[in-house]
Amino acid sequence: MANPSLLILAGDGIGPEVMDQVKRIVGWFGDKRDLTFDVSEDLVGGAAYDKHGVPLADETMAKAQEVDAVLLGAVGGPKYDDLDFSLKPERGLLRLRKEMDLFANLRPAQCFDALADFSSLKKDIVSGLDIMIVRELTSGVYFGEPRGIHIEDNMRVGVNTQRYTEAEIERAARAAFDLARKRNNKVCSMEKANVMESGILWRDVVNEVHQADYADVELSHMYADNGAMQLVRAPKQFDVILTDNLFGDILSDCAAMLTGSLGMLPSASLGLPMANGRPKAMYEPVHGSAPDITGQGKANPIACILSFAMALRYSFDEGAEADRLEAAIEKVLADGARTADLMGPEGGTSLSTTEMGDVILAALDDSL
Ligand SMILES: NC(=O)C1=CN([C@@H]2O[C@H](COP(=O)(O)OP(=O)(O)OC[C@H]3O[C@@H](n4cnc5c(N)ncnc54)[C@H](O)[C@@H]3O)[C@@H](O)[C@H]2O)C=CC1
Ligand SMILES: CC(C)CC(=O)C(=O)O
Ligand SMILES: [Mg+2]
Repeated sequence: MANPSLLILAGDGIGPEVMDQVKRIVGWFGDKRDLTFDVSEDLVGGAAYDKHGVPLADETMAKAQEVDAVLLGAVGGPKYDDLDFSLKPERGLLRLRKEMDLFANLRPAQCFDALADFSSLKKDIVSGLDIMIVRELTSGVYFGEPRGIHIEDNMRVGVNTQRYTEAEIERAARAAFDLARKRNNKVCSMEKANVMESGILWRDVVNEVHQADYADVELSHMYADNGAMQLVRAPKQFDVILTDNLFGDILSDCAAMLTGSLGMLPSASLGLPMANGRPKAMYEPVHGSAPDITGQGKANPIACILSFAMALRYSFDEGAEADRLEAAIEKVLADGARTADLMGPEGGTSLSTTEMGDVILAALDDSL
């Protein structure tokens, strides 16, 4: 049988720095676990713009549609701030999500024991935290029409449209309920039904799907602003949080700080099953290209490495190998390995991006 295929799109800023460590880990699974991937690489974001004049070339898009999974680093940076909107690096990423129809974005926020002291919240509020945000990823205000900046009465007006169809809400809701059944069986759906019609529809459809097919799952609803507050006040009340594209983007960055750093949060973006039964899939850290630390060897590669662990679990049915990789990360953190973002105010010696890769590979060796 052919090896499973991966397309690596490292992108911009710290994207290539953290992805270098993922490549070493992908290689380790080939060498030591007989789990060999056919890996190809291409450009996305500013890197693609620099070479092709667009943030994602059509040939790259076509490759992404063909592989078993895409691993993406990050896109964007100040160099591209003044580009026309359609050429901005972020448009390349949005095109991948839209054209691969990756509607379910899974963003787990887990607090590793070793980092509980490091969170900006009190230890007892975050220790043992394990929540999953399911963010709708292909619709909502990031994609809705009309959009743009135009002139009205001699004044510039910026327009974006929040738009959801029933079908879009339903499939995201099903993804959340299915995941909840494998976890603690609770879903909290977040919108703003108090002020947005799309929020009223969201709540209605989630209730309908629940009553029809998932009555065994505990369902609650929360306005997203209260949800943000509750995430910081008492995050362990949640199991699965289901929410739209914009609220999910914001709430997941917020959840990142519960785990200690944005450099810790992975994600999986999943679509419909392909002919081989695997879902269309892209795996990427939640963080961006971090221009403030690019080129300094300071980036934490763990979010990107944990995203590959999600690929092992969700695309390749290698749950035990995903567990092995996550356990290796847990072990190095317990042993005190820290990149700069994980250093407390008391300071200490931090590891570089590559050194963090080294200790994770050593822990993987120890796991054999
Ligand atoms: N998925 C993606 O590719 C995303 C891209 N972006 C883009 O990234 C660029 C920078 O955006 P920002 O708002 O600054 O968000 P960011 O996530 O790049 O950085 C926010 C802060 O977190 C820190 N940080 C992020 N990842 C880290 C890591 N792995 N290790 C250590 N520290 C880390 C950064 O140094 C910075 O202080 C923008 O062009 C933005 O559009 C932003 C979010 C997601
Ligand atoms: C297109 C991305 C830059 C938006 C974002 O912040 C994210 O998806 O996390
Ligand atoms: Mg974001």
